[in-house]
Amino acid sequence: MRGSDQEGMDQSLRGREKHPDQDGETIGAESKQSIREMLDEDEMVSVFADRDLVEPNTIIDEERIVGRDDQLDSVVSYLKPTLHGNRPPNMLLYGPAGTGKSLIIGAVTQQIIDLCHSKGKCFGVVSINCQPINTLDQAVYELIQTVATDVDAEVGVPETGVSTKRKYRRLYHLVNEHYDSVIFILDEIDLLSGRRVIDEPAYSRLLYQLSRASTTNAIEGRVSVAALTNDPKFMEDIDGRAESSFNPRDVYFPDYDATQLREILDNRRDAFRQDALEDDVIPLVAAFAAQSHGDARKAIDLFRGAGDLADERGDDRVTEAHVRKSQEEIDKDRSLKLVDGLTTQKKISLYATAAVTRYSDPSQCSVPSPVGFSVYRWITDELDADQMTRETYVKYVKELSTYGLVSTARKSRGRGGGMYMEFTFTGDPVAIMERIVEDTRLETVAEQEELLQTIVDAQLQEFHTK
Ligand SMILES: Nc1ncnc2c1ncn2[C@@H]1O[C@H](COP(=O)(O)OP(=O)(O)OP(=O)(O)O)[C@@H](O)[C@H]1O
Repeated sequence: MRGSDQEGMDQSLRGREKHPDQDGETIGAESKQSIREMLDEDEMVSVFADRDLVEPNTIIDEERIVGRDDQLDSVVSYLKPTLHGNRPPNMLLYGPAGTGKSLIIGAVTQQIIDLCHSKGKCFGVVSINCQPINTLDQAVYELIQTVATDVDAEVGVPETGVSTKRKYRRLYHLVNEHYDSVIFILDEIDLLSGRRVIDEPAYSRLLYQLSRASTTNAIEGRVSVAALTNDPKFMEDIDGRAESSFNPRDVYFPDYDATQLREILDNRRDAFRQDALEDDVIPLVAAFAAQSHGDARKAIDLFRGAGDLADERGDDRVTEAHVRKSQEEIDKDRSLKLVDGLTTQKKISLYATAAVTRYSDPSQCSVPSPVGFSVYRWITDELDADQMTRETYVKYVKELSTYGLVSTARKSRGRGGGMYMEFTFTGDPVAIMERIVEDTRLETVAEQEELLQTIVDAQLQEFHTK
């Protein structure tokens, strides 16, 4: 896109003007640029001074944290006992995506690591993201790997072929050898549901085992568990035993409003060169992000995206136009790009859910999970593909909510009717279906549009008359 508009073109041309080389010899405008010159030129035109500051995974300094005083106070007070040799309580950090859960727990535990270190004690922070993990066994193995990497030890057990019990033993052994106290941080805990419907969910069993590890002396030092989730009703699905041993202190992370998002961005304006940001850029980015659920990650992504666009076009300053264009591209591309990277099973689950939205009455665009699952089953039959359980189907679609493709809500069917999930598309379900069809066997299903419509109608009717 470089040089695509007049200003960009002027900028590119400026970089190609006559200039002396290292020996003072003049290189003509028509001579070919060296790689070094091209690289230098790029550096010259960037609007960024420190682009890392607007990368989502950069660990920021404490002074850049905005609007999370209450949560910081709570997490500090809960974890403080660690410094005095006492066991801190377990915690449940919950709230929508991008509201600072990982940031706050990460910032506090980092300080505790440092303070413990200065007293000659070792505080272990063992943090995993449960989203890509399917089973309890894999989760325990992931915890072992995380500890082993942190303390530079051998993993010491094979990934498969040994019991989960043996893995727990290895985990406890490593923790006992290397840490005086430890916190397990389990991000996106609700996505660790396990494979089989009949079992207690994997997250429930993991929380039970880890939170009990110090009372049973499996771990000698002090242990606490922090579970992070977007699901406010997460504790409702936990087995009674796990609930009483986990028994967490809750810390709630609400959405940010536009003013808070503005402050978050303002605190990172030094990611850009001085004067590279036009005045209306930060308020506009904050306003866009506030519209999409007050997610700070989205605000930071858009901020960076606008800067990248200015760079691509060779513009000196980031303007409102860059923000708008960038937001447009994010909206259009994000969901579709994500779809490409999904496994076939996830694509089928998503396709089935999107089909329900597409073929149902526009005034009732949310998809009850039993209906989505019935359509999923019909599609897998048509394709002669493997069929997952309803829990796995729900897990897959819930996972897509963490990418913002769908939003989820837990619903009740009234007295004695049980609970189900309801999915609502945030983007265009038709575009998603078309993208999936581009590269999978689902083409044969897509060709049977009328039949699919009939299946959706029948399933919705059955669901609503039950
Ligand atoms: N209060 C804040 N001040 C400054 N930056 C913030 C704040 N909250 C979040 N961020 C930034 O937003 C991004 C997302 O934050 P974080 O990962 O902590 O969210 P989360 O609540 O854990 O999200 P998820 O539920 O999706 O895992 C990070 O880059 C983080 O630095």
